[in-house]
Amino acid sequence: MKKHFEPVGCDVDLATGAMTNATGSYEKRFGDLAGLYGDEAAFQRMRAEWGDKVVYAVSDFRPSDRAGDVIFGVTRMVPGKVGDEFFITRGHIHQQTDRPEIYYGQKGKGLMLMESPEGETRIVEIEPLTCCYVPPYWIHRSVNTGPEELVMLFCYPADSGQDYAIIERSGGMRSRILDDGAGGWKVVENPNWRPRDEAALAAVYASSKKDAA
Ligand SMILES: O=P(O)(O)OC[C@H]1O[C@](O)(CO)[C@@H](O)[C@@H]1O
Ligand SMILES: [Fe+2]
Repeated sequence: MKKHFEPVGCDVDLATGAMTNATGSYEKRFGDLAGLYGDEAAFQRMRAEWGDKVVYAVSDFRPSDRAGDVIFGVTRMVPGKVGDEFFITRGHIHQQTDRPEIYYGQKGKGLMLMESPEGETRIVEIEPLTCCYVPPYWIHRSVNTGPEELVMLFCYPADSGQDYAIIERSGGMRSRILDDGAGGWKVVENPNWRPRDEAALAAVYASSKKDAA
């Protein structure tokens, strides 16, 4: 008889962002996120107090890395800002660039910042019960724009992988999300952003399956 994977139910603890039956987890601390924010001086000033504190934590369930399977999990982001810029995740495009993702807001307030390979920006605001679709090929980064923790479920094809270097090569994402001083957020252009050239775009759209990073 064919051996099947066992079905599983995972309970999310909204207070901690933990998920039962997770197969893995990791935390990103403030000190791990050097170079991500626009205001480097503010980042250095915060380092003494924030260096070891967790900015975001991820628990996930990975049954396999087979095409057709899925990985899902929970991201918990604490609230905060570096200068005027709200706390962010590193952000990535999927290693298999045509793989999509969905996020489902569970607690707090934030947004998904997305950038196409050609440099267009799109934003989807996320609050509890918002389901956000990140289509194939879009670079994506989560931003906590609220005063409390942002907790979101995510799900993506199991063979997607993550490529973080695409953002570094362009000097960051094109848009940054700043406090607008009136309880909301605003988008500002990152002056260090460099467009991807034709060769870089061709690499993003190359149809062959790329090796995992
Ligand atoms: O991988 P990053 O960009 O640090 O952000 C973490 C988030 O993205 C994911 O890698 C999913 O694509 C999750 O682990 C989590 O939602
Ligand atoms: Fe992703």
